[in-house]
Amino acid sequence: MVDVWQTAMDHAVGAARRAGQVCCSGALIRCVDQVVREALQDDRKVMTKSSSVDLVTQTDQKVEQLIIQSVKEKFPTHRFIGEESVAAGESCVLTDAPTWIIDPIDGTTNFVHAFPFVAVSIGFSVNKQVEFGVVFSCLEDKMFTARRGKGAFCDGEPLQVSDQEDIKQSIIATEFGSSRDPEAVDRIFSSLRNVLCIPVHGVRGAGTAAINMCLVASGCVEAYYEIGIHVWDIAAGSLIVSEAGGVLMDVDGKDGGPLDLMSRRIVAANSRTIAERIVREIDAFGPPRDDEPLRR
Ligand SMILES: O=P(O)(O)OC[C@@]1(O)O[C@H](CO)[C@@H](O)[C@@H]1O
Ligand SMILES: [Mg+2]
Ligand SMILES: [Mg+2]
Repeated sequence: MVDVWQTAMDHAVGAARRAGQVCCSGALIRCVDQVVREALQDDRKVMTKSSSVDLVTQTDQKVEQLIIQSVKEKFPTHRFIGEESVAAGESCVLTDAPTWIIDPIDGTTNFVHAFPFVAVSIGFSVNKQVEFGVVFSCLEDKMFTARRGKGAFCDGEPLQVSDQEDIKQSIIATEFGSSRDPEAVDRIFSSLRNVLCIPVHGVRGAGTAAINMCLVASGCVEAYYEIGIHVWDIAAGSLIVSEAGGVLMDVDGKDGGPLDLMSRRIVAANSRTIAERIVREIDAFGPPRDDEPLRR
């Protein structure tokens, strides 16, 4: 059978690597060279989006344009949902058309502070189903890939989630999000307290949803959950987790319900048992959906 999307996936891998080189040369410069750091002051101008802690840089915008232009040249009829294009007013609706879902830098706050976990995330969906996902963790120089039905890989090596079924023997990844509204922070902390006090071995967060999900797929943590993420944070990572043998769900009711890429809520875990336990422990609030027209 003809593998229709393989050319698109090969293009995504190349684009992610090139994009990663653009962000990571910047990030490494920030780590190592104070003089260059000052010289690049303008280029590193940090702007804000939905809140004073939702950061964006010119590199985010430049990298997104770089990826979109290169895809357009090769696949002129395909559509895009890109984080920075949506921030600039483009619509964020997932249709049945072939759609590239792009987070040019997942972990911009890390990038700005030279905290060394930054990823380029490219998901590709057709009929609202993710066909492939590419996450390039550029400072680690690790290329995570998955094709639907064909497994998940890191630099070509197959990935498999952890086989730990006991949440008390587990590490759970999560994040604090970018809202500093005290009520929202209380809800996040109350969920975190419940998870921590199960008790689990530990709670971690890389500062990027895409890398957190690759950590689940690699078996380094048993689960990742977060409320407040966006479709571009999770499109690629969600396929990498499921193709590594993991499960994905929303946070509704007792069993979470099926993952909805636009709902801004996710539990990604090595097993249904651990995922459902997390769903029972967390406060399932619902931020405005990504495809809600009036969310900005
Ligand atoms: O804006 P960015 O950097 O693309 O992404 C936002 C993000 O890094 O923030 C969350 C932390 O709350 C992560 O889970 C998510 O991936
Ligand atoms: Mg992101
Ligand atoms: Mg981003």
